[in-house]
Amino acid sequence: MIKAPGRRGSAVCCRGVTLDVGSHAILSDISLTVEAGSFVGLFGPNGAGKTTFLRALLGLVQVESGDIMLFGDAVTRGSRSIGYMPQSRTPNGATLTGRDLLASGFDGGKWGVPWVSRAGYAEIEAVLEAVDAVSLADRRLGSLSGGERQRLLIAQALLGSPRLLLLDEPLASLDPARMREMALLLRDVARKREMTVICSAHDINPLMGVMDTVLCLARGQARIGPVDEVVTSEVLSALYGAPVEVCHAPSGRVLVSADGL
Ligand SMILES: Nc1ncnc2c1ncn2[C@@H]1O[C@H](COP(=O)(O)OP(=O)(O)OP(=O)(O)O)[C@@H](O)[C@H]1O
Repeated sequence: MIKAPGRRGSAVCCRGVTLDVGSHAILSDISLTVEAGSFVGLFGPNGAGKTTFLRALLGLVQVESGDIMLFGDAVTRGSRSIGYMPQSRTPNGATLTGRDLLASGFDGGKWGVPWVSRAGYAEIEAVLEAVDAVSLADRRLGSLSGGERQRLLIAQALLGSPRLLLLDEPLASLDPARMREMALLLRDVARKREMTVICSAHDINPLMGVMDTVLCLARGQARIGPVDEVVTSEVLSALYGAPVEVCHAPSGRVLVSADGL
């Protein structure tokens, strides 16, 4: 069930949205609402348009038709109310420390050099603490593991205290235990900061019990709803246009299996 577009209490409201990349539509006439304060898992096959959708929320991809509202306002580029962790995230300068990386998010002033006020330094400490990365912050990025670096990049996305946090595959390249650890960390940070989160992923399991809503994109269409409504054999088969089997283990884990996808 695609929720009827609403305007109140929504973090994201898409109405009849079509997104084109190149000459073809990636998403066609989608309408959905993400309630403020929810934690949304964003899924779909490779190339379904997850990154494109997130970039449209940032105003980086033009909407071909329809409209997108964020907290009741039209999308604008560079909105301070959105934090973003992109998918391609090899930070430039492996010799930079995490603290340098975070400081680089502040205005350059007239010399183009990051200038960080006392309040800015306090904010850097607060986001480092939020993701439990204070002890990593003075190490060079090149010396950190993928998971440690990801924590610092999430800290960077938290600068400015966004109301909406967009995370493009923050669990990628983590081992299963670290994936779960990261998912729980994101849930705690989101709750404490009262943020709405949209987090793309390929594996549903690390986000079970963390996300309250699933948004699945496939074949140009979108389906949004609670986990147990969307992650079913029937719904996913219809969305993917091929048989998809969803099995629930007693542990709560979900096995999604599909032939030829
Ligand atoms: N700049 C671009 N020029 C041309 N095609 C693009 C461009 N950006 C994305 N695409 C195409 O748009 C489609 C959607 O890409 P997108 O990255 O949004 O998918 P995705 O669901 O995030 O995929 P993945 O799970 O592999 O990261 C893909 O077919 C991709 O090749």
